[in-house]
Formats: sequence, C-alpha cells, structure tokens
Amino acid sequence: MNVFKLLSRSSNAAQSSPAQKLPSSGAVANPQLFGHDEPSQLAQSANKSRKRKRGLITAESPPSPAALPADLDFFGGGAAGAEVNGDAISKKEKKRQRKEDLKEKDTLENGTEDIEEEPYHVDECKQILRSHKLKVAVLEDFAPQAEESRKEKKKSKKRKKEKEQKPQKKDAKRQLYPQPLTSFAQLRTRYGISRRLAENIMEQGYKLPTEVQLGALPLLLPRKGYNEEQNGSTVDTESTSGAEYAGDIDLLTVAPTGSGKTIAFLIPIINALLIQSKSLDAEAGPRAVVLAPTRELASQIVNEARKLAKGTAIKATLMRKGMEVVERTETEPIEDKVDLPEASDDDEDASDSDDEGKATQQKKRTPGRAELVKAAILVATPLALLNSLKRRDNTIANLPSVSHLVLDEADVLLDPLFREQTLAVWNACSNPKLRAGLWSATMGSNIESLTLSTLNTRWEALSESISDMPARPPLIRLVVGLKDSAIPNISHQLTYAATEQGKLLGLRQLLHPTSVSSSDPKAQPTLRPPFLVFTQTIPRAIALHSELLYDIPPEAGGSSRIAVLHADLSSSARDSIMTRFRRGEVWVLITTDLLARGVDFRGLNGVVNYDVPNSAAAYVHRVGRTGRAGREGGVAVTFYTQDDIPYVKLIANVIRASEKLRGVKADEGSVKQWLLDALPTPSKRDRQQLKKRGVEARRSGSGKGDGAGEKGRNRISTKSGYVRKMEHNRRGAKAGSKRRAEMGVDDGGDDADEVDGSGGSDFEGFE
Ligand SMILES: Nc1ncnc2c1ncn2[C@@H]1O[C@H](COP(=O)(O)OP(=O)(O)OP(=O)(O)O)[C@@H](O)[C@H]1O
Repeated sequence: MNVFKLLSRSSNAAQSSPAQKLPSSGAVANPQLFGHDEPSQLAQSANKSRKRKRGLITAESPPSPAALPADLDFFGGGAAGAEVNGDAISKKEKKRQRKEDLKEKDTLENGTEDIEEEPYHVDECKQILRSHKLKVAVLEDFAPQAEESRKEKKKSKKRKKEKEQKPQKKDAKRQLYPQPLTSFAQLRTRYGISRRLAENIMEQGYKLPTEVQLGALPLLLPRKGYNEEQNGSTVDTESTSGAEYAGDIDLLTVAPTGSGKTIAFLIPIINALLIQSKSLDAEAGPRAVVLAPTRELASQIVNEARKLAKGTAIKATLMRKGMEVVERTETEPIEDKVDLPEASDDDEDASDSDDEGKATQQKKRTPGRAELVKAAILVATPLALLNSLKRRDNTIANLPSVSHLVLDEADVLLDPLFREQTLAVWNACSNPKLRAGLWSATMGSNIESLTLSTLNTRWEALSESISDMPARPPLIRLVVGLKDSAIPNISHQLTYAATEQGKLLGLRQLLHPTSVSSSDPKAQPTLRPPFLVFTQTIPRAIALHSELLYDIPPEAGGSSRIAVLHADLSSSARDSIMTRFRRGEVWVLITTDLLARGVDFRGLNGVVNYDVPNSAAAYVHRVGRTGRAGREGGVAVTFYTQDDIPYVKLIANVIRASEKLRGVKADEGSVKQWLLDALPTPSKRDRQQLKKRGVEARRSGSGKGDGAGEKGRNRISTKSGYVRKMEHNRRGAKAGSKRRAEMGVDDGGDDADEVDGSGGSDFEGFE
C-alpha cells in the first residue's frame, strides 16, 4: 500500500511519489552524525604496524543493513532488520554480512585473539574525537580538593578564614581524550564485558558505536587489566585519557537526540551489575535507578535494558503503582492495593523480561504486604518512585542499595517542574559509592551548577555520618556536537500561517499534498506519514484530533489512522496508542510535549509543530523524534502565527545553527538572514514566561475537549463563528432538557413548580 498515494489529492502527486530517502525506509549504514568525511585521515593517522583490525571499522567498512521490512512496518525493522532506500540486499551483500557476523561471533567467543589492542596514540585519540565532534572535560576533580581540605584543617583558623575570603583561582577545565570506542568488538577485547552482554548488543544489529557511545563507554567502563606502566608514557598518559578513573566517575553527557544515549548508559550499568552479580542480594533492593520524565520513556528504557540483559541474572522493571522499593516495617503496613505490572505490547520482544513481573504477580496476593521490587534495574518517573518511598510520617525512606543513578533527560528532571522530586530521590540514594549519570540532548549551564551543588551537599551530609568515606569521583562532562542544537540530518521548514485557520489549512495540505516536484534537488522534501503533530495544550490536541478525524479517506483506513495521545488518558489507553503507532496502524499522532522527549520511533518521517514549542530546547527535542540514529529524510515543519512572532526567533536560531552544522549556506537555508534580522529577540522575561506558560493567547478557554471554550481566533476549528454559536445553543438546549428530565421536570413548565415546591417564580435552575 502506498500511503502517499492514498493521501494525495492529485494524481500527479500520486504518480510521482518522490524517491525521497525516508527514516521509515529502514536502518542506515552509519548511525553516526559526524566524522563521515574523515576516513582517509583516520586510516592514515593510524599506526599501520598495529594490527588494529576492527579499530578502523568506522572509517573503512561501514556495515550493511540486513533484512527488509514490510511496506508499512514503519518502526519494525530497527537497526538489524531493515532495508536501505527500499533496495533489496544483494546476495553478495548478504554473504558479506554473514561473514562479518561470523567474524564478530568469533571475536566474542575467542576474546582477544583476533584483535590486537594496542591503544591509540594520544594524537590519534584527539583526531578521532575531534572528527566526531566530541569534547570531554573534567568539570570538577574532587580528589585534590579533598586532600587540600585535609591539610587545611591543620592550619590555623585565622589563615583558613583569610584563604576562604580570597576568591579561589579556578583552573581551566582539564580536557580528556579517552581512547575512542571505534567498534563494539572492543567492548569485549578492551573492557572485557561479558560474552552474553556482547552478544545481546550484536543481536540488536548495532555495528558501529554512535558518537556518544564512542566517547562515553570508554569513560564509564573499567579497562581490562588497566595499568599505567603498561601503557607507557607516549601512548596513554594519565592526565589525558581518563582511564585512571576506571569508570568510577560522575558523568554529565550532552549528545544529540536519537544518538543512542540509552545504551550508552545501560551497557556500563549492566556490566557493573554482572560483575557484582555473585554478591547481589535480590532482597536488598535495586542496584540501579533510572529516572525519566514520562511513563512512555521509562517503559522504553526498560525494554532496552531487558534486551541488553537478556539471558543474564540482571532484570529490569518499570515502577508501577503499588510496587514497593523498600521493605516497610510491620508498623507501616501498606494497603493491599496492587496494580500489577502488566506486560505492555511494546514489551513483546523481551521474552524473559517479565519474570520479575510474574513473580511479583504471584506473590502479591498476600494481604497487607506488597511485593518488593527485586529487579536490579528500576526505571521510574520521579514521582512514582518518590511516592513509594514516602512513609506515613512523610519522611522519605533511603535506598542504600542503589549504586548507579541515571537521570535521563536530566535538564527536564532538574527543571523546577520535577526538581524537588528528582532531588528527593537522588538524596534518598544514600550509598556513599553512588555514581550519577546525567544525560540529555540539551543542558543549560544551570544544570551543571545544580549538579555540582547537589553532589557537594550530598557529600557533606554523608561525611557527617560516615567516617571513612570512599574517594570522591570526578565530575566529567562529555559534549557531542554543538551543545543544545538540533540534529543536522533533518530538514526544517518554518512556515508563516498568519492565523489559526491558516495553520489548519497548512496541516491539511501536509496531509494531502497536491504536487510533488521530485526532480528538483533543491525542492523542500515532502512530509510523509507516519508523523507526529505537537500542540501546546491537551485541549488543543483533542480539538485538533476531532477536527482532522475524517480527513483520512476510508480506503486508507479512515479515522483509525489518526490518534491523539496526552496525559489525561489512562495508562492502558496511552500504551495502546503507542503500540498502534509503533505498528504503523496509526499514521498521524497528535500529542503534547508528553512525547517530546526521549521516545524513540525509528521510522518516524516527520514532526509538525502545530503550535510553536515553548523553548529552543523543546524544539530540539520535538524535532529529534525523527532522524534517529543518523536516518536521513526526516522533516520538521513549524507553523507560526502573528501571536508567535515575539518568540519565533528562538526557533529560527536553532534551525539556522542546525543547517550550518549540515553545511548549508546562510542564503540557502530555510531560515534566511533577512528573517533572522527582522524577527524580534525575546527578552529573558519573555523566554521565561513562554517556557512556563506557552503562548498566552492559546491558554485561554475552559479547556473543554472540543476547544469550544477557547476564545475567538485561537480556536482550532474551520467552522464559522455563526455555525459554532448555533451548535453551542443547540448543545445547551439539549443538555438543559436532559437535566430537567433527570430531575423529573417536564419542559411544559407547570410541573416544575411542583418539584421545586416553592412556586414557579423562584426557580432559578439547577446550576
Ligand atoms: N550503535 C547504534 N547503531 C545503530 N542504531 C543505534 C545504535 N545505538 C542506538 N541505536 C538506535 O538509535 C535509536 C535512538 O537511540 P536512543 O533512544 O538511545 O537515543 P537518545 O540519544 O536517547 O535520544 P533522545 O535524546 O531523543 O532521548 C534507537 O532506535 C536505538 O536502537
């Protein structure tokens, strides 16, 4: 079935369906965003006398994709099973692929035999990291500070005071050049991760590490048999590689959307848990906690963790209502109100994943006690976890078992909206050896300072109760690409629609394109389903959904192809819509910022910002739902009206920066210089206001489902004011008559007096 043909209104468009490269076409050969142009340099710079056979796989032999997905399996293929540009893979290619896989398997089974693991020279490291736009810096190295403070204590009080008063000279941040991970095979050869974990990574079809994996995994994994003398002074000096930390760091990572951050934080956690697994006591509580801002993202992370930990003793679970994380004393019985963790459809592929859930299910029937979470990895939204930690006296129970805490989408988790809950969970993790990881595609400098101050406060609080605190790890920051920018592999369209009606028309045009100029290479790529549509509020999402419900022709599936997803829906409704969208049954999903972060729809062809996002960061995340893992052809359309003009420069700047990253000249991009010059720059106050409340004009109204309460021009509707007024009156009359009937009042009039019992003249209605 040709989706495009079914939706197109013109036979011309239908016939000349463009040979456009689309995210839904399948996997890409290279999931990396940067450094594609550097292979020859890398190959030259590598010391050829070394047998670093796989080390250069990045540059020399990009892996080929495998099997083909069905025509409408937008999201199914994944990295492992997809086609490139719809071309069937040749036999030769398949043979080559099989050979590669066998070689990889051989490496997994035989360890290091095949690969020599002489480290990269520091200059090579620098070159590789630079070409992939990776920057690593030590934000705070606490070890010398701890030493200093010990010495300091011995000094006289007076001198100490003097020193404190003098502003401390801050050193420039120390740059690190970790040994880049240029092939997943190195996970085993260099870091000795378990064979099972390595096999699970391979099973996902991941061949090449993405930039964030290339930089973060070497920082987070302890190097096998690492020893300074062994490395020699010329190759890997202590001061530059970060290997001396042996993965024992707190890490703040800023990397583009869809760049594979999830497995970058999960692999080291699973590896660490597998190392400790013999000493693990399942009853002791979770060892790793991953916090995510939404249930959808949390459940996706659980699925990823389960795939990576398949066949091992490590289990991952999603925090659900009624689950208990810490054992309660007998004096604190909890209600026998257990909402059992049902396997959602997106859990399908994690066959052994539900053991934990099932075990819990069987035991949970014991009255008066809920079953403790036994999984080593617990993924939760901050509020869900905090609620389960709250005691009756309103204090928060500690989670001493947790040694890894990950904040996925850290900037939003530390935003005022979630900050209190997130910090409460962080502080509840009382293990002195806790290692924190903060991950996002956008991170303001305030997040860095908040992280530092939280680490400091925690440390001070713990030091008071624990006399021999373990060494304090450094806080390291890894940045991939240009901080806070949109990915360069999607095309942006910033469209002035003047009014709400204009936006609706614009969206309808996107849904039913009338012409396609596929021959013109400079023509803007067409947005094709499946795509997401973002609105500012829930009522607007609902109103837009009801407006577009019948826009998809019945022969294309009609109203079932369009759905709305928002936080007011029940969990099961949300799960079901997500599943239908992932399966390709829904083509257009209207939503709010609920799906703006983290959610991974591999084959999503585009994003429509029906309402402008309320910050530059929100734009980066929303449009980052397409173009995942380096996929080309994603389209991001943003409509703006008169009301948005004061703010739209924020978005225009992000688009400009992203196009610059892609090498598009200023006069050829979708945001022209004249527009940038003409748009007003919003003040700090305006930006804050926008972030907090969105565009004010769109907030007004009762919030009723059909958007009827929204005043005048900001209503989502194509009906004229007169028609709406008539409908409103008719609805009011109907509702009034229904109410009267329910109260036993006849519309006739006289009986009303009897019901009221006080004479007709006093009756003022039931409201
Ligand atoms: N090395 C790899 N090769 C190919 N695909 C990969 C690789 N690593 C991850 N992926 C895929 O890339 C997609 C995006 O990954 P992920 O969701 O972890 O991105 P992210 O960086 O967390 O994005 P966001 O910032 O939007 O949350 C997923 O479909 C994942 O399976």
